Amino acid sequence: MSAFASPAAFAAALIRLRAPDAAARAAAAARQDTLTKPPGSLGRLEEVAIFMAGWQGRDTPRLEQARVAVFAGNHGVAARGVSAFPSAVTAQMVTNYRRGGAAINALAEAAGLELAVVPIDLDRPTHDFTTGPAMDEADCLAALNAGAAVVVPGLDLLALGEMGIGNSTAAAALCAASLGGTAADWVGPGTGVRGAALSTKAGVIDTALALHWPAATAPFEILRRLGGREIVAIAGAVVAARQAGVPVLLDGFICGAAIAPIAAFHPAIVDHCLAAHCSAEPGHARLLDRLGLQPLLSLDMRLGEGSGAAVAAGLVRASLTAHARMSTFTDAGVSSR
Ligand SMILES: O=C(O)c1ccc[n+]([C@@H]2O[C@H](COP(=O)([O-])O)[C@@H](O)[C@H]2O)c1
Ligand SMILES: Cc1cc2nc[nH]c2cc1C
Repeated sequence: MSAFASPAAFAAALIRLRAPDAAARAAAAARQDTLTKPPGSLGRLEEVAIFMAGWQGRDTPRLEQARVAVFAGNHGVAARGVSAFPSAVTAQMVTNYRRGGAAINALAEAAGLELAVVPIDLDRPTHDFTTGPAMDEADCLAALNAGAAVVVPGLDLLALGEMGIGNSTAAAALCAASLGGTAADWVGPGTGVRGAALSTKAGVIDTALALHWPAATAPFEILRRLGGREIVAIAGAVVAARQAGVPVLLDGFICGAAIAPIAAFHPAIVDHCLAAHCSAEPGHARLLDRLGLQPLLSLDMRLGEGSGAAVAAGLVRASLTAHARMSTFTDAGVSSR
């Protein structure tokens, strides 16, 4: 059965957002203060452990079954010359993921994450959104449900990533339509677009905004008009993870842009999400600020494909290992004041 049977079902899911387990959060916070360190001295590593406890509903959260899902999609707008690479690279990189030769294969292995690669209709690019909606309702729903399908029972953490030539154009358009501003506020080089081509890219985004802005009245409609299948899948995965109480690690600019249409109407959607890193794409810092998310890392990464999320998963693992394994002041015989 599909997680989201209709746009109305998706909208209904957004108005009943689950809360974290307050008792597990409180127990984890209390334990942090008994561990052999000045209270608060592990900084955000302490917050991460408490966050994970709340969403897993466990005083001692774990990372036994952790997955990174990389969604891939192709974009009609790529024909407008908005990327430094041809659309064929999307499918070529999916083959690379399957053979194990991409950055995400290495980084997922290093972080102990299982990799799920989900290409969605790569031979059927979305419609060029400068001339009409990127997707029809059925395509958009199918992509939401492809995203929801990666939320399998028993997941301790879901890291999200994407691959799609042209998708930094879609991401910038989603940010502007959801959070305001023009192309200039959100556009950036993506895979390496500079100079006159970057001006062309901004023009494409502003054209799309002018065409679609009156319809930017609900998350589904914004995603359908300006998104792409891999982007919509990320939105579906984030909502399904919330329903299942699974904490999420968001990768870079495109991943964050996928939830901007939801956050514009339901800001609490970010509550079960950690921003893995702040990417070098210039709009990402602004987006994280608008979403109210503080990135765990800032490494000048701008690869996508879940790479930043995989690196940050290593930090989550460090946080949970310290939380579970450290001695208390009492057990270690260390004076606590
Ligand atoms: O994650 C990011 O912040 C990020 C920033 C710039 C580019 N990317 C990746 O590059 C692709 C999009 O760039 P472009 O130029 O084709 O729009 C897509 O496959 C993304 O995964 C990703
Ligand atoms: C080679 C390449 C790898 C990627 N991974 C995510 N986006 C990408 C874009 C390109 C161009």
